[in-house]
Amino acid sequence: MNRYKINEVFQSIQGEGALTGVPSIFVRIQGCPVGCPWCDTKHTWDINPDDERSADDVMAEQGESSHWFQSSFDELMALFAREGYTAKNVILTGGEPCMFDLTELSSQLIARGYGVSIETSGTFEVLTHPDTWVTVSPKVNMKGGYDILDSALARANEIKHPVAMERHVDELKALLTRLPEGAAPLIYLQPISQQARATELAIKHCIENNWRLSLQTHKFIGIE
Ligand SMILES: C[S@@+](CC[C@H](N)C(=O)[O-])C[C@H]1O[C@@H](n2cnc3c(N)ncnc32)[C@H](O)[C@@H]1O
Ligand SMILES: Nc1nc2[nH]cc(C(=O)O)c2c(=O)[nH]1
Ligand code: SF4
Ligand SMILES: [Mg+2]
Repeated sequence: MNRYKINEVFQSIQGEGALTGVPSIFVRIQGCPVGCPWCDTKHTWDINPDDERSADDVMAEQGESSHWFQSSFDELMALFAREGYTAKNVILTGGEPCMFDLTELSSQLIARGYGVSIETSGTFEVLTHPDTWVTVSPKVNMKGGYDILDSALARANEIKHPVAMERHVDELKALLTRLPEGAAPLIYLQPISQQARATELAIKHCIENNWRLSLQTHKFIGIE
């Protein structure tokens, strides 16, 4: 039986990308080795054994913390029930959720009637149920190398590229030339940390390239 290391579980509204507005239960997996300098979840990077807590302790915490708890699927379902969650979509994020094989977890969620989405950096192979909505937010200094990123991009339903500089747009264009024939993911630019200049840049390149704009809408309205 798989157990998952989880940083936080909460119910909110998907704030980003193609599924913006969809009520969702977020399951934030602990651990990410990628190290994006502007990452807004740096507290999920390390899996420190000293930071393990009970699920109840983690659920009682307010704000960001590097504490995590272990959970089986059944324990996670019991937690959803205890919390009274009503959303029918589950977003597996992190940290980097694809450090782990998510086939079993996603399949079990789908069997319970949930829609499942994954937020991933494309630095690990995406192992998940075929009906999962996969958002790849490519990280170009990837540790996995191009083979892994190419397979993640080929699986992506949407590519959501974080941008703050022209260079980031050039990197995306180079990546898109690598997509296999027939792959047609939705393409989004997401301004890094809501900076005004990054947003202007994203708008300009979305219009020029017929890409879509993804804003972190939850941050504008002050929800999780
Ligand atoms: C926190 S990451 C976790 C999932 C996975 N590690 C990834 O990078 O896709 C979730 C999403 O937030 C984006 N993100 C993280 N920090 C951001 C920031 N400061 N500004 C804009 N987007 C950010 C990532 O690019 C990704 O699309
Ligand atoms: N509301 C909301 N939407 C999100 N979409 C992706 C998120 C993430 O951190 O992966 C996120 C998040 O943290 N909150
Ligand atoms: S890959 Fe995702 S979680 Fe990891 S550092 Fe980058 S944005 Fe943060
Ligand atoms: Mg977030």
